[in-house]
Parts: sequence; C-alpha cells; structure tokens
Amino acid sequence: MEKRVGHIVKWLQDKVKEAGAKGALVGVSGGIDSAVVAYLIKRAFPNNSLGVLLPINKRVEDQSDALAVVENARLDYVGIELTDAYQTTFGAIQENLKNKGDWNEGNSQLRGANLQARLRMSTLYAVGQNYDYLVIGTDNAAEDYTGYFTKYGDGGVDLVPLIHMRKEEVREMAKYLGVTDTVVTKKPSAELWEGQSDEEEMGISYNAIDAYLRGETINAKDEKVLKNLHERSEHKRQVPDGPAQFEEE
Ligand SMILES: Nc1ncnc2c1ncn2[C@@H]1O[C@H](COP(=O)(O)OP(=O)(O)OC[C@H]2O[C@@H]([n+]3cccc(C(=O)O)c3)[C@H](O)[C@@H]2O)[C@@H](O)[C@H]1O
Ligand SMILES: Nc1ncnc2c1ncn2[C@@H]1O[C@H](COP(=O)(O)OP(=O)(O)OP(=O)(O)O)[C@@H](O)[C@H]1O
Ligand SMILES: [Mg+2]
Repeated sequence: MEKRVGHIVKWLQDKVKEAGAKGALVGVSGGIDSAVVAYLIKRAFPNNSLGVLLPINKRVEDQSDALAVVENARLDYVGIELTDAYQTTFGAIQENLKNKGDWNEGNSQLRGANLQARLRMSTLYAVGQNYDYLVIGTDNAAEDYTGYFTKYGDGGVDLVPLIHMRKEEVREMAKYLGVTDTVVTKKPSAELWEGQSDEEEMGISYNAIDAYLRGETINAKDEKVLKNLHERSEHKRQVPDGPAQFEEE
C-alpha cells in the first residue's frame, strides 16, 4: 500500500509542478473519499495544502467529522459557510421562475442539490487561485463509472487521484493512511438532502459496482441498473460536444 500511496503522491507533485502551481486543496466533507485525498495532499505538499470545509445549512463547527479529518491529517484548513449564498441564489431562481409561471417543483430537490455542489466548486476555485493551488477531486472509479457526481460540481476539478480506485480500495487506503473508523465505516452520502444515501439513490450497492469493476459477473438486475447509470452519464465523462466544422460548398 505504501507504494500505491507513493505513486499517487509523486503523480500529484508532478502534475502540480507541471501546472506551475504551488500546491493543492480539497473540499473536506467528513466522508471517506475526501478524507483520503486530504491525507494524500498533505503528504504531497506538507506546507502547501489546504482542506476547505463548505457547509450548507450547517455551521462549520458542526462538521465534526470533517474537522476531525483535517486535524488528524494535520492539514491546514479554512471553513466557509455557504448557507446564505445557496439560499439567496436558489431563492432568486425560484422566485423569478415562479413569477414567470415556469417553476418545476418536480425535480427541485435535485436541482438544489446540484446547485450546492456547483457553489462548492466555484468556491474551491476562488480559494485555489488565492493560494495558487490546484483543485483536487475525490471521484473514485465507482462514481466515475456510474456518473454519480454533479457535472461541473464535485466533478469540476483539476486532478482526480482516486479515479482508478474502487470504493473497496479507497477504504483500504483510508485505513492505511489512518483515517478514523467513524469515517471509514460511515454510510456513503452526498449529504445534499436529509437522509440521502448513495446506494439507495443509485439503486445498487458499492459492493456490486466494485465486483463488476473487478470483472466479475453480477446479478442481472444490478447489471441492468449499472448499465443504465453508465450510459445515461456518458456526457459527463466527455468534453462538451460541438458541431462538425462548417465547410462552405
Ligand atoms: N446527453 C447529454 N449531453 C450533454 N449534456 C447532458 C446530456 N444529458 C444531460 N445533460 C446535462 O447534464 C445535466 C444533468 O447532470 P448533473 O447536473 O450532473 O445532474 P444529475 O446527474 O441529474 O444529478 C447528479 C447526481 O449526482 C449525485 N451527486 C451529486 C453531487 C455529489 C455526489 C456525491 O456523491 O457526493 C453525488 C446526485 O445526488 C445526483 O444523483 C442536465 O441538466 C443537462 O444539463
Ligand atoms: N460540506 C462539504 N464541505 C466541503 N466539501 C464538500 C462538502 N460536501 C461535499 N464536498 C465535496 O464533494 C465531494 C463529493 O462528495 P462525496 O460524498 O462523493 O465524497 P465523500 O463525502 O468524501 O465520501 P462518501 O462518498 O463516502 O460520502 C467530497 O469528497 C468533497 O470534496
Ligand atoms: Mg459524502
């Protein structure tokens, strides 16, 4: 495991150097993926790394798991509450679309959730440029394959060090790095709404996704769910499409 950690750490150092940047930052949620990245950037850039706590509808001091992560990783950090920014922006969208008679209540929870992820992304870039740090993403292989992330939200980052790691491998690396049991064993959640659970929302378990990514056969129902998630999210793994170059006849 030390070699695998070293491989990613060296890669992070090379990429940051190549970009002419000074270091790296990550949004720390209190979940396992960002905890692993927090430890990795601390190793790669001991004096030029930052954890950013971005609570929405919560106080920084109430993000106890995220605070424990940065403290245990000895990672410098800053907390920025985005509750007002979120409520003002989503409130203005709602008010204006309602006045226009076009407000769609149907998927408003999901739209609000995606706005939260994108406000976090915008904040991370603004903080990153302050320090000349790159923004490090936390997407793992399972999230990438299923498209379980917000396009240009938590998916809007400069580097993705965990992208080839299954959830089980992230867990193993977390234990190795010294991430606390509370974080390692916590049920994966985007925490974009009360009671949200990755596995319930996706309709498939990380164990089944990991098994598929290991090349094993999974049951037909899981395979169908997975195939559907993967196909529907293909656009998130591509650069935006454009028409073919127009040629005058
Ligand atoms: N074929 C296509 N070609 C080009 N663009 C296409 C498209 N289909 C949709 N789109 C665009 O993509 C948008 C939909 O994608 P997107 O905005 O990502 O939204 P969507 O995939 O609907 O939702 C994001 C999912 O990721 C989950 N999530 C988000 C953030 C963090 C985490 C976490 O684990 O922490 C999880 C969230 O709970 C939700 O299930 C559409 O509104 C449209 O603009
Ligand atoms: N409150 C928050 N403060 C800062 N960053 C956040 C916050 N919530 C989410 N993020 C960012 O969004 C990323 C995506 O969330 P995601 O839930 O997939 O990862 P995680 O919370 O680290 O792990 P898990 O998937 O096990 O919950 C996080 O890793 C983190 O970088
Ligand atoms: Mg989470």
